[in-house]
Amino acid sequence: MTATQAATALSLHDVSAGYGAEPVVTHVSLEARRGRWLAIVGPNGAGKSTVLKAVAGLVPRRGTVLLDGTDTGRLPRKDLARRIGYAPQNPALPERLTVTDYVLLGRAPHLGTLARESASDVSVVEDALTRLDLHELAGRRLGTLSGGEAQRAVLARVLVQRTPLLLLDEPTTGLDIGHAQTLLERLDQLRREDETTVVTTLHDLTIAAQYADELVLIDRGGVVAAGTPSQVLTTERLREHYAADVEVLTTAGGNPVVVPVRPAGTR
Ligand SMILES: Nc1ncnc2c1ncn2[C@@H]1O[C@H](COP(=O)(O)OP(=O)(O)OP(=O)(O)O)[C@@H](O)[C@H]1O
Repeated sequence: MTATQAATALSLHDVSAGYGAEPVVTHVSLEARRGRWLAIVGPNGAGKSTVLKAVAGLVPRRGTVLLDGTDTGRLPRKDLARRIGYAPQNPALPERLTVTDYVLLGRAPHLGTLARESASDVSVVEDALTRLDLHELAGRRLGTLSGGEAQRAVLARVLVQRTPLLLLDEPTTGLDIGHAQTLLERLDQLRREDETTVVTTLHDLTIAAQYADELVLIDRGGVVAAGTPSQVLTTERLREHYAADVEVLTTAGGNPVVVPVRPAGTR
């Protein structure tokens, strides 16, 4: 099967979701294809995180979320945890737990009732610690980590779930440019090797354009554009939805680069 023919892994049909009586995202429909990377972008407060939470079943929602054609509303919680790995933007971390023990918790959906982790669980954890450059921090308590180190521990925990779909809310928040690039490259490798479908929110539009096959732009709770990065990232659209003055340049490889520009005469 060629990349353009990849099967639909995740689809949302007319999804509305929120936290109280009024939904904060409304009538959202989108698709992510198996083994591809979809980035949800949009201004602050647009509803990006809420869409991810709606897919993960963490907020009340209406509409349909299909995972490989199965309505997730019908899946028991443990099945959902074996199929969807979700890493929130700012998770509350148990401060006294070590990195290794915390990451090991990600294996819980694969253990039986009261079952202890097996050698294979430990080896999956070892692999995630290596992938995320966490070995030296393995014995440290979470409460002693820097923001970027903690973020990597959160991602390691979600990776060990070994789910076919990853929902990652701003996975590079707090990471320096090197760790951010390493993380995104490793995610991309996982995507290619295991056909993992990756859905991330990303604020950095240039980074989103480099890694994602498709972008969905959300504003005020609704989808306002979807397509390849070059189709979605236009100067006019970014002005309209972000109130930003930008130029969209193109790299030699054809990727859009979004550069903020200051109004003439301000410098
Ligand atoms: N727990 C909550 N209770 C009530 N309202 C919430 C809650 N979480 C988010 N909201 C509101 O829902 C709307 C969408 O928030 P969401 O976090 O989905 O936006 P976002 O696009 O991810 O924003 P950002 O880019 O700032 O992270 C916002 O108006 C926000 O204030």
